[in-house]
Amino acid sequence: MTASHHSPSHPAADCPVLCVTLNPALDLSIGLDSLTLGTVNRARSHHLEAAGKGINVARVLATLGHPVTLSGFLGADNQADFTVAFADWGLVDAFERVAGATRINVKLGEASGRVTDVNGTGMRVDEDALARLEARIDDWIDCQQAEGNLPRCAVVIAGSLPPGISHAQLAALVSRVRERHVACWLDTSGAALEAGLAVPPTAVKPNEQELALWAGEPLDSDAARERALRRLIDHGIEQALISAGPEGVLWASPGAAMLRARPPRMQVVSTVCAGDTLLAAMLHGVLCQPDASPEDRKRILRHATALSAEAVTHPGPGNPRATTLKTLQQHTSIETLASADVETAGEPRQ
Ligand SMILES: O=P(O)(O)OC[C@H]1O[C@](O)(CO)[C@@H](O)[C@@H]1O
Repeated sequence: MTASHHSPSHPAADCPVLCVTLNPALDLSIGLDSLTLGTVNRARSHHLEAAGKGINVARVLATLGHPVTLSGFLGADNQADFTVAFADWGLVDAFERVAGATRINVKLGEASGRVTDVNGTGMRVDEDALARLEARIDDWIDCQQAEGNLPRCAVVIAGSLPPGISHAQLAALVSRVRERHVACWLDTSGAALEAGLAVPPTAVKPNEQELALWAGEPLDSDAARERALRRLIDHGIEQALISAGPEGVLWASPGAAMLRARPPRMQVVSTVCAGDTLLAAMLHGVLCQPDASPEDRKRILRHATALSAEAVTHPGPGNPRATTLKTLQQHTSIETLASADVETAGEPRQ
């Protein structure tokens, strides 16, 4: 194998990303021995951090070396909790400010690794704020075009919709990006995902439950999952991912073999940011290696799956600089589904 097989065609520094979080949150992570409903529970630890799907994705991408801009809607009343973190994480803040305080999402994590999420609704966003956000997205794309960064850049739209933003308006944001021939990676759920999928976006990463609604059948077997992925590809999606927790990740793209990655068994501390980490690392791989060979594709998926496994060992998104990442990659197996060709890096075949 030549060295060029390993080196990405574009350094991450040349692949800027705009991460749009329409409904960000402060994540209040509370550690408990175990949670008992209807009684007074005593916390072992607590931690408050700027979060929301697009922000978590942005943190991982920035650590991987991408220039990252954030946008979406941020409450003016508690913005300092976010702006201090953005500066620390090296993220450019292009959030639209709206009246009120950004929601707090509570994550109750038990010693067993089980997490109970209580997510807030979010601030109401009006038409004017949406129009200002659209202008910010247009400006970012204009700037990438002027700097010659197309098509090596992408827009991520991730998370739930705040009150006041409809599914149709989300779909219009996806179209707006696609009309400019910029990649749009969409990560949302329920009716918003269905509306966004109709456009279609460039890439999606639903879990099995989220995609089941669109697929119209439960995705509880490999055959059903593969059918759903093929339908996404036929529908015009270029990167279709299904994340199935410890069962691993499935990845399909037009004209490429469908792959499945299985992470090693992990001691889980918090699964909260595993999906955001997976999306970020996959986007990193695809942006930096647009002409990936079959072997490159396996490496991209292995890295993203291992990083998302790393993410479950602590609260917050995965750390691309973690010293454990190399071993996690060695213990992540990659299977080519079409030809049932199973291969595990670093471990002899049985
Ligand atoms: O926008 P949603 O769907 O409520 O999800 C927000 C939650 O998802 C996460 O980004 C994890 O994926 C949390 O940080 C956040 O609390």
